[in-house]
Amino acid sequence: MNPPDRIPVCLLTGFLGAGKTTLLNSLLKQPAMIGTGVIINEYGSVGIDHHLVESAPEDTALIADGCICCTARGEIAEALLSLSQRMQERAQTALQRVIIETTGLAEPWPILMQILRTPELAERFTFDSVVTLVDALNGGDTLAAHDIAVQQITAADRLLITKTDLVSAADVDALQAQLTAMNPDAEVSALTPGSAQPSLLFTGGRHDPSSPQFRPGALLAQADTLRFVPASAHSLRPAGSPPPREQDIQTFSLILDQPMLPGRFYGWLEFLRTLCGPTLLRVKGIVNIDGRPGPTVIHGVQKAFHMPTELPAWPDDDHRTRLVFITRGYGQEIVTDTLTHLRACAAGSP
Ligand SMILES: Nc1nc2c(ncn2[C@@H]2O[C@H](COP(=O)(O)OP(=O)(O)OP(=O)(O)O)[C@@H](O)[C@H]2O)c(=O)[nH]1
Repeated sequence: MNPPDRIPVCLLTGFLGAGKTTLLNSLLKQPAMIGTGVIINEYGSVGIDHHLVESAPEDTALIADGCICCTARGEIAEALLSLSQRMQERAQTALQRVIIETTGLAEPWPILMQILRTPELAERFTFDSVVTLVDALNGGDTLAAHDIAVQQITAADRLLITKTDLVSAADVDALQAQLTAMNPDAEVSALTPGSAQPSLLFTGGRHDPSSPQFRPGALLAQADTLRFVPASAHSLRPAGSPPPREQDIQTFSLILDQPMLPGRFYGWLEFLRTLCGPTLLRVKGIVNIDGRPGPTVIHGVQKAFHMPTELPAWPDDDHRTRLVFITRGYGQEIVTDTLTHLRACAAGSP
């Protein structure tokens, strides 16, 4: 393919629960996004994200069970090429752009390097931008505790602050200033829910040496060094606090066969949140609430549980409750122990 014909790829990243899928869904509804292929990576062995992204299934590729940067390297190439093939076969909509939604724990660099340095990919695709979402409610705590979140910020071309409706304007300004200090090359914007435009994700070829928009000296020039910058270089962590240990992060999934009584289920979630505190990094899933026609989608992000939403219908014949947990340090034991109680409640026992 000639350079102008190559398909631009955007890497959409951001720490756990920052709002990547929400932003993606709002953008994919817009006519300007027709012809967009989506690659989703899920952290956890029970796939949920592909049920929550609202693009047509044939335009979506799922890389399940792992972190895109450490376990799925070979699969990105496969997913990109297969998306391109599938959309070529449907003559009416050619593949025009690709968005890769990473897991919240992905380090962007290995993914970028794969796209830039794999000849089969470089021939057909051009890497366009890294867009990192930062959750205004949890952003400060996350940056202080998680090296990966810092790497996602330093690798970004564009930083978008989400959940601005949940904090004060002063908090948004302070986060914006912090992000600008961490990555002066990136554009930083605060999003109001539902206001995002497709142009936010694609910059127009700043990383393509053949493009007039190419910015040498920015991301490409730092490609071999940036990922080794330790988070501590940004002095975000309070003095004397222990270094973060990303390896403490565990993920596990629960599948529950029986419908849940709403009061008991939400009571259990609240109980978990109180017991685990910030070690409960992420909970998400689809829940079979007794008496409801479709699944209820629940999202917990560190200290917050967002308002559950109900899907009009189950995506397939599997109506079981499926929950993915991501915890840090501990948490699994509490979930497992309290689950025994939940199961007894769901079965009608006292
Ligand atoms: N109030 C509010 N809630 C938001 C906003 N953006 C996302 N959320 C909520 O935050 C929760 C997590 O959003 P997701 O889009 O699933 O986040 P994600 O980054 O895709 O999550 P992971 O893939 O698990 O890392 C959901 O309940 C969303 O409805 C926002 O701007 N305002």
